[in-house]
Amino acid sequence: MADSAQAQELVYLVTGGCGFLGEHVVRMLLQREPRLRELRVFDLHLGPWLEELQTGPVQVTAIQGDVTQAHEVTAAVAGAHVVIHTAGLVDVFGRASSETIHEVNVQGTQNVIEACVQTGTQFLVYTSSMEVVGPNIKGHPFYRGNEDTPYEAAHRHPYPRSKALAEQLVLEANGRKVHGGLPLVTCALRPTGIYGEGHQIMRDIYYQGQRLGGRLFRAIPASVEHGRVYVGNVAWMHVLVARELQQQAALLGGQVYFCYDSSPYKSYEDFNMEILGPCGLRLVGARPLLPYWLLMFLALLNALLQWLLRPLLLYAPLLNPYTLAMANTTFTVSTNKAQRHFGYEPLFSWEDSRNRTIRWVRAMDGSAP
Ligand SMILES: NC(=O)C1=CN([C@@H]2O[C@H](COP(=O)(O)OP(=O)(O)OC[C@H]3O[C@@H](n4cnc5c(N)ncnc54)[C@H](O)[C@@H]3O)[C@@H](O)[C@H]2O)C=CC1
Ligand SMILES: CC(C)CCC[C@@H](C)[C@H]1CC[C@H]2[C@@H]3[C@H](O)CC4=CC(=O)CC[C@]4(C)[C@H]3CC[C@]12C
Repeated sequence: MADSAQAQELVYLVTGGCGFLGEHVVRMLLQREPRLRELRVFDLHLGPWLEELQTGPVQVTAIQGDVTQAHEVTAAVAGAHVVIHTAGLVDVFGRASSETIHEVNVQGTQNVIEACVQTGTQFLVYTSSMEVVGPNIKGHPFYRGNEDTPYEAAHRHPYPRSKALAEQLVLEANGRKVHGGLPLVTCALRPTGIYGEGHQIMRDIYYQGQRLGGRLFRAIPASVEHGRVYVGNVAWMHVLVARELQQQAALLGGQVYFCYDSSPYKSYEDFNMEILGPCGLRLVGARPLLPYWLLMFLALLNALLQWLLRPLLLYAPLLNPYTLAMANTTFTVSTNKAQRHFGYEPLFSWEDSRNRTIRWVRAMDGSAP
């Protein structure tokens, strides 16, 4: 909590600060970073909620900008002590082209790194993803692995490819001299599937269940584990690692950390039901109602329709060959690296995380589009 004895001297910049995760990082910094003097929130689309943050002791500066525009990034970074780079194009549904995904996620990250080097900003935290590791194109399971677990990371989809390239850039930049001669200190956090207040996919699935009369139909075997982590804990990990990067540069610099908490290991659908069940939805079927080959056929059909309809409209359903492979391949982490390196403990228990998310879902009841 804010300690009034500590001087407020630091300037932080959060890119993508108006996104799902970014907003939680911004709010967490304001609550839990006592040395903060100014918080810059950089995003392509600024949220109206930023207005209500202007009344506190920390100066909150909203910057509308694009990470693909190097000059905009450099102007935003100049004078910041720490950059938390969460901005990214999260698209596994074929909404954006692979070129655009690459430009935002890879070129955007390169721009952030160069801006740090040019302006003398020494600390950079990058929001990477579990997808940098897997699931890979061969569908190998990653069962409760950690940062050192051997795994063949091979990607074809533009999103994981872009995240992997960007993470590599960030880690390779660790130790580069920034303006003024000091070394750049970088690290990358790899969340698994994030859930919590503001999660768009959870919202979509909830509305879909409401439209289907309060039912969802099981598509994935219950035995396939999918890693999930609460957004508040992911945000807390960002705040903590950014602080400790300044204290323990030699240990943390150039490292990667999976984001974890006490959220249970379950299949993607069973996990969602932990939240959506108490909100009135029911998951029908102890086993998938459709055989896998039929689901894959439907996923391929969706991909074909997307391609055919592209000149007329954007058809981007949740089910496509990539998302099916994601949901149908075990990928879970079990690690304590963040605890060992920078004393991370989840701020929110599973019960708390679940209740907060349930409260958020219940609050949108009746507002289905
Ligand atoms: N949602 C998830 O389950 C996971 C997300 N991540 C990573 O976390 C980060 C945040 O993801 P979410 O909050 O879920 O996504 P989001 O889409 O809610 O937030 C991304 C933010 O970046 C901004 N942005 C996009 N393009 C930009 C550009 N060219 N210039 C400036 N800002 C731009 C968007 O306006 C948005 O506010 C991303 O880097 C993503 O790859 C990693 C693992 C899991
Ligand atoms: C209809 C299908 C049977 C079920 C579809 C579920 C999918 C939409 C989601 C299953 C796994 C999700 C991804 C996973 O949690 C990892 C991710 C990490 C990121 O960095 C970004 C988001 C995501 C790709 C996430 C997206 C939705 C799923 C594919």
